[in-house]
Amino acid sequence: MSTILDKILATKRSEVAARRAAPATHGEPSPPRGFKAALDAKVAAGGYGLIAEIKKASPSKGLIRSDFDPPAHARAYQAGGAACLSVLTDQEYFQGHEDYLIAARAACELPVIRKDFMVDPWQVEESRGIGADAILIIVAALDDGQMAEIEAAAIDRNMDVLVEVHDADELERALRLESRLIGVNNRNLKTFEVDLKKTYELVRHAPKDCTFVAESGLTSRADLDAMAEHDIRCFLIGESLMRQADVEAATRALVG
Ligand SMILES: O=C(O)c1ccccc1NCC(=O)[C@H](O)[C@H](O)COP(=O)(O)O
Repeated sequence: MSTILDKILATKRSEVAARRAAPATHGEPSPPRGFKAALDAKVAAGGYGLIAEIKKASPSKGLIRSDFDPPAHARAYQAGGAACLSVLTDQEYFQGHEDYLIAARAACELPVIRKDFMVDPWQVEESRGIGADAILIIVAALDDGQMAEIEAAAIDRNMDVLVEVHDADELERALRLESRLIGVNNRNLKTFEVDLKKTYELVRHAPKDCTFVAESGLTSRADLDAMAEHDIRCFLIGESLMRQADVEAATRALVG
C-alpha cells in the first residue's frame, strides 16, 4: 500500500524534472548562516534550541493558518527566542512556496532550513539559490547513495543537513553520513499518529556527539521539559505555534 510519503515523493520527482528544465533565477543569496551552530549555541547557554516552523497547511491537518504572513511569523519567532526557522516550500501538499522562504529569511537574522522533500542533488543548488542555510534529508525517502550525494552537495555549499529518522534502522543509516544533526520524527507517516516516546527510545542508544532534534507533535513547555530529562534539548515545532494568535508570546512561553 502506498503511503503519503510515497505519494509526495512521486509528485516531487516529476516536479523537480520540470523545474530543472526551466530553473527560476534569483539574486545572489547572502552566505549561509550556521544552522546547527545556532542550535548548539542555545543549548550551550543552558536553553532550548527551537526550530520554529512556518507551515501554512499539512496533509494531516489541512489548512492550519489562514492569515499566513511568513515575514511576520519570522520576526515573531526571532523575538520569542527561536534559534532557527524551518520553512515548508512544498506546494502540492503543504501549500508552501520558495518565495515564503526568501521573504522569511530576509525579515530576520535566523538560519533557515528549507523543509522540502529532497530527491535530487540539484535541489540543494536550488535551495542555496533561494537562501536556505540548511536542507532536510529524510532517510525513509532515499537510499544510502542518494543520501550521500545530496549531503555532499550541501557540504560543498557550506550548508547544514538535518537528517530525519523514524526508527533504529534509519538511525543506523543516518549515522553513516557526516552530518551530526539528527531529527527524530515522532509522526508516523503511514497513520499520522504522533508518539513522543519515539524520540526518547531512539536517542537512548545513539552516540553522544550528535545534536538531536525532536520533531512533530510538540505543543507545550511540559513536552519540552520531558524531552530534556532524556537529554534532548532541540525541537522542531510547526502546527502548535502556527495556530497561536500571539506567535511571539507563544514562542517565548516555550523557550523563553
Ligand atoms: O505535518 C504533516 O502532516 C506531514 C505529513 C507528511 C510528511 C511530513 C509532514 N510534516 C513535516 C514535518 O516534519 C512537520 O511539519 C514538523 O516536524 C513539525 O511538526 P508539527 O509541530 O507537528 O507541525
